[in-house]
Amino acid sequence: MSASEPASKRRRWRWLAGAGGRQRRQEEVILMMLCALSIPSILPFGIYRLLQGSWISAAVDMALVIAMSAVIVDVWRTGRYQTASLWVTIFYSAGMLVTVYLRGVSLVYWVYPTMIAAYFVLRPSVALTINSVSLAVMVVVLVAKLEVVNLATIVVTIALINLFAYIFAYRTGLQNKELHTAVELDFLTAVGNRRALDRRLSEYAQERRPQLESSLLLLDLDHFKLINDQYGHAAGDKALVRLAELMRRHTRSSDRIFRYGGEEFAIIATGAGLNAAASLAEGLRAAVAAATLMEGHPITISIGVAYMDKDREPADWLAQADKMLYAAKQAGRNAVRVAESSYGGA
Ligand SMILES: Nc1nc2c(ncn2[C@@H]2O[C@H](COP(=O)(O)OP(=O)(O)OP(=O)(O)O)[C@@H](O)[C@H]2O)c(=O)[nH]1
Repeated sequence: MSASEPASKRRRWRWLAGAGGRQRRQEEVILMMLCALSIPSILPFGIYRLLQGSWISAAVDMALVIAMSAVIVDVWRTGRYQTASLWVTIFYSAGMLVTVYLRGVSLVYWVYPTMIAAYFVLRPSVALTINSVSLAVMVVVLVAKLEVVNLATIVVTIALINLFAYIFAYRTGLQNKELHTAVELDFLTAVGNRRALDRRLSEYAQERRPQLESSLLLLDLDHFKLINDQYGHAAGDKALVRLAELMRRHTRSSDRIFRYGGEEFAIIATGAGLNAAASLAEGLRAAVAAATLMEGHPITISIGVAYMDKDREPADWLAQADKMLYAAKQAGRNAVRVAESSYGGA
């Protein structure tokens, strides 16, 4: 749920949030919903089998109900859904095969929803693998009980259901990926946008790998308004695109570039302490000053640099880098300022 949603709507869904108000992932909610829906679907049959005295079938049904309840509680509390998704699918498939083995072909209808459900909670290739193994086991279970033509009908329909579900899940996954990339891309310069920067910063804040220190650079074009006023907005756009290209050339592939605002960019210098980030910033400043981002008009940039200290919040890193950027502007522009110590500019 985004921060821009109305407060009343956020309040209504607050009960669904994870520990500490954490927003739940879609996969978590789908897994819990699947388990929750399966309980009322299986429980009446379990009770019926109990009343009939079919103890083994009743035990299988009840074991599924208890396992699904346990998964809901665990995922609700911990938010860990990946291993749970795999176990739910394996457990369900095993339960379905035992049921078909015990009660015969009339129970084969359970195979279809069970196999489809796997594609909701697992990667398509994993779901297809588990379902293929289940189908092979089921053929072994049924081969002596059915005429070949009936068995073939079951196998072909199950195979088709899997094929269609696989194609659908794979295509949806690709579309999601494309959407995700588009949503986080700045359409003018093709670097990450502000949303991508926010996500990367909060991911970094949560990573616990102290050997991977990083720094944040905030860059702003100097007197850009003059360029727009004098040469027009289209020429200003071209200068922004050229600046983004220059930044790509002067950074490592592990560094991340973002457009933070109109004529302001951010770079996450991965693996760079403050000294390395200061050198990078100075190199960039000098490269921009020497480059021709616009014919007939020299363009310069100012840069503020901050260390991404894990004891502080992403908002602090941004505020510190912004403060340094302001200091660089105050120092006359075409300059670099680094948090805690002044760094030479022009
Ligand atoms: N061409 C173009 N201009 C933009 C874009 N986004 C913001 N701007 C312009 O960038 C200019 C920013 O102006 P200011 O904030 O006054 O900053 P400045 O003129 O660069 O001055 P200093 O930052 O103080 O050096 C404004 O004229 C905006 O219209 C964009 O996508 N394309």
